[in-house]
Amino acid sequence: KWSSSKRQLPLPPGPRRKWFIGNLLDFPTTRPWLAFRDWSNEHGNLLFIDLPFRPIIVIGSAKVANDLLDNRSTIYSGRPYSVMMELVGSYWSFVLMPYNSIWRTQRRYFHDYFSRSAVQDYQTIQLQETHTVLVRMLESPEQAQKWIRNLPGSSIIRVVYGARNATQMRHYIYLAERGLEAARKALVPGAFLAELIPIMKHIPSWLPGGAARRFAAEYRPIVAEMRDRAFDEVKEAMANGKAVPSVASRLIEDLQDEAGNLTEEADEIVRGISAVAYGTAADTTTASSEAFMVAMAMYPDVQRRGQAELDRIVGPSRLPDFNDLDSLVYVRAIMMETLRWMPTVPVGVAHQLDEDDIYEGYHIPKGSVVIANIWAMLHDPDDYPEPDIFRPERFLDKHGNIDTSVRDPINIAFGFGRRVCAGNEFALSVLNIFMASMLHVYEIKPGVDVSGQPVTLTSEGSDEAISSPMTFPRHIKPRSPHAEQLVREIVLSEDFADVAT
Ligand code: HEM
Repeated sequence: KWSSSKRQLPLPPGPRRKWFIGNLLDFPTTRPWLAFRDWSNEHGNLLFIDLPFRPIIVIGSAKVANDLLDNRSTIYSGRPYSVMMELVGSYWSFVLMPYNSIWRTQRRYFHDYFSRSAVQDYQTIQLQETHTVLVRMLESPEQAQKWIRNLPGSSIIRVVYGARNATQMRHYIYLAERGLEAARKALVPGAFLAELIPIMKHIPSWLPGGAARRFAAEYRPIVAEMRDRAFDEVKEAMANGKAVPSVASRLIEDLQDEAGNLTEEADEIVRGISAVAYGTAADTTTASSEAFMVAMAMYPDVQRRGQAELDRIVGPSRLPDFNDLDSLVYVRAIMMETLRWMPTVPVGVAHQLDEDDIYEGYHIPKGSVVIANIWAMLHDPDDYPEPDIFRPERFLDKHGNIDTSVRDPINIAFGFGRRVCAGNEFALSVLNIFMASMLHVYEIKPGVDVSGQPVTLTSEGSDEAISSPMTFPRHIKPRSPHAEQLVREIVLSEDFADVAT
């Protein structure tokens, strides 16, 4: 209930509202992070956007995000109910769940397998999969984007389901991409009117305005198969005594009773948690890996400085491994700058405020949808001067160490508070080893497209909830005969033959 004192306080400022429909017609339908940024420049970093049925708060600065989403996380950790996600049948995913005990239990299980220390167990897989990408790049550099896409996908599939068979792997990757496509398209604020005006979901798919139902009909079977296919195969393999140890198999063992049976409820939980990891890891991490490739091609001096560091620390006779990463400070700064320069989850995942709140004299109503404009925070010129330029040096002090007085983009790019990305350690680990390995052996340039025209690259991302680079470099070649030799030797190593993608 609103106390009378809260009621008297003004709502935060925002674009002018119209009677009844509020800001419905002003609401941006493409790249909302840009319109939100412009509104913030005009009205401030706590914006109120008035929509019928659900008020929206947009946070435009890291400070406000820390004050509210981090420091008041007990009330800012809900998720707004999504009609579209219900229509496609995604509510088994704890990413979407309200802040309640079911979410808490599942998030805790997830954490057991994806905390910083747990993720160290997956380094071997991540390194092998990175090496596979290096080899494929040599064989068919024109398919570089596909190989990069496979890297987080096949790493997470091996970690979660233990699968190594090429046919399975291809199908699982396909399912994860298509399954997540539903969320990418539906979760951009403003993408579907049904999300803003819930009654629209009842419009049959063949009527104008029935886009939501048509969308659901297409994606529902894919989302279901994404959750169940790989998991059922793990269960079957376990029953036959052939399972490769994996997150799914360990979770099953954890939750089954002494007779080896899973209750229906436990089965749902384990299935859901496994699919959350599998479904969220690939696209987000792929988009950042691609952004890195674009940055390296656009900023050759940065690329050379990264390579000089690798020459110094790793040298020409071997590939980098996880033990090198702490010494590769410039490569780390490149990773930080990649996450900042091209944020791949530009407006985060919306939170919901579960109680009335007061901030700097404004009343923020209970039930508000709270959007963190991550893109704007990472392009805030006060924290990051000349934000459109890719410059890893901004994170280094005069001794070449990471300058802790500069705001760390990792604390923004992965979201906030209790809802902060649950896979951030997995993502950072795979990104870091991938970036070091690529730089060590390859030279990346814009190159020419299939018709022989020079490629023009841009830092602009696609207009989706997970935003990928719009362009991709075409010239990816070994940077020396030594480097090429190192890649060729991978094929001869024992591990390689096993790894099928
Ligand atoms: C560069 C890669 C990634 C980026 C930029 C990213 C970013 C994000 C962001 C912004 C959120 C929303 C946080 C919030 O609500 O404030 C999120 C949530 C989440 N991410 Fe990631 N993520 C990445 C990779 C991953 C990976 C690899 C996994 C799984 C292994 C993962 C699993 C999750 C999960 C489970 C949530 C939901 C947490 C919850 O609702 O409690 N993410 N991520």
